[in-house]
Amino acid sequence: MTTESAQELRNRQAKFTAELHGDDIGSKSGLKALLSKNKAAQEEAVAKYLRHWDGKTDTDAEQRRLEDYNEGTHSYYNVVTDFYEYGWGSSFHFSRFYPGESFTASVARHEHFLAYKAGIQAGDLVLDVGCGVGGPAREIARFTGANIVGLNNNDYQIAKAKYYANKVGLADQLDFVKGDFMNMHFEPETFDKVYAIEATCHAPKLEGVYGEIYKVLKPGGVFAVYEWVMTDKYDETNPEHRQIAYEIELGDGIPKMFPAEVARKALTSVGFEVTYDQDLADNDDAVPWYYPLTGEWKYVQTLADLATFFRTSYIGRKFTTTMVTVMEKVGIAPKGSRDVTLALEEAAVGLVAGGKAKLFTPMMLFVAKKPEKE
Ligand SMILES: CC(C)=CCC[C@@H](C)[C@H]1CC[C@H]2C3=C(CC[C@]12C)[C@@]1(C)CC[C@H](O)C[C@@H]1CC3
Ligand SMILES: C[S@@+](CC[C@H](N)C(=O)[O-])C[C@H]1O[C@@H](n2cnc3c(N)ncnc32)[C@H](O)[C@@H]1O
Repeated sequence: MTTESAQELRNRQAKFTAELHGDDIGSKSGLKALLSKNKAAQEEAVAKYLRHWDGKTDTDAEQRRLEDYNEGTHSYYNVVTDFYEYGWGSSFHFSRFYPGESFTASVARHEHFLAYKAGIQAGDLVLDVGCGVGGPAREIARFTGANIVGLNNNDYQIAKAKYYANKVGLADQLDFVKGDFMNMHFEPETFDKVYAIEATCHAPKLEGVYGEIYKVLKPGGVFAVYEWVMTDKYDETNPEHRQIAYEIELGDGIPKMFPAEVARKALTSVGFEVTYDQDLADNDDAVPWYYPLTGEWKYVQTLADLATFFRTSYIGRKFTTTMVTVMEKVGIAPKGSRDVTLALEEAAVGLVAGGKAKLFTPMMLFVAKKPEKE
């Protein structure tokens, strides 16, 4: 059997993206984009994503998911990006909420805080690892005046990120490039700062992605990350705990959730000095980070958030699943769309359960420094 080279994989993924999403990427988003997909390609993308998710959590099943991390995540984001944009917006991450604070203000504040902790300055060259459709990069570019390169292995998201950057007049400050964060193509010591928001959890091994980040950072450079990890309360041998982690993995396209300790050790093992280490979810916030997925109206902070909250709540999600099921049955929505909403439902359930029990956090903040040269 011949193995595919990295270049062949890139070409195949790019070709598939063109087939699946067409050439008018950007102008359509959310459910409108979903309805304009190539139906056969969408069916294939969903099958590709779901092929490794058979309920098994034994070592062999995990190994298969870890080995297929690139295609697995690529397929996952091919099929969920429209739902994310429809339900959440263009920053694909969680955030803390202060009483009275709107959803969009909270998302932006979370991004500003990371930029502040990384010490990003005007004129810095910054890498955004796993940049999504560029929501955080646009906000951090405006907030700091830095130049940002977004790295992503999903062609559809890159095309969208470029489209949005042009639309808001930030094309001079932002660039978005295709690449696997486990094998970066940048020259060593290129970037002043690197950040990653809820993306490196897709890595099959954290030393791999952190090692690549270390390599492309300049000596004295800083890496700041919001990492998705299981907390110290998590016990892998407890079936209820493992079920929650499995729901998070399946619904969020993650080959394997790692404990916080594994992330901490991985950072130091590749050479970083960890200067800040804090689980931002481990506090007494009156409004929990997972509130939009709970369906508890008492947490909604502003009237402007009602539409978002409806879409993210249990009832809103059921409404979307029913609507998509009907559209799929009558042939308007591509086959497999319903399966995507069901996988996202598992994500929501697992994330809330993990968040409530404090077994999981999406905001383990590490700030790490690459030592100066001797
Ligand atoms: C996958 C990783 C590492 C991060 C993404 C975090 C969040 C932005 C997503 C996690 C679960 C997602 C769901 C939705 C939006 C984006 C997330 C919150 C929906 C609300 C989108 C609309 C669907 O109908 C229901 C989804 C539930 C899960
Ligand atoms: C949850 S999204 C977060 C996106 C962005 N950081 C944000 O907050 O909006 C995770 C991102 O990581 C990217 N990603 C996952 N695996 C990757 C890999 N191996 N190489 C590059 N990017 C990857 C996905 O395509 C997606 O854009």
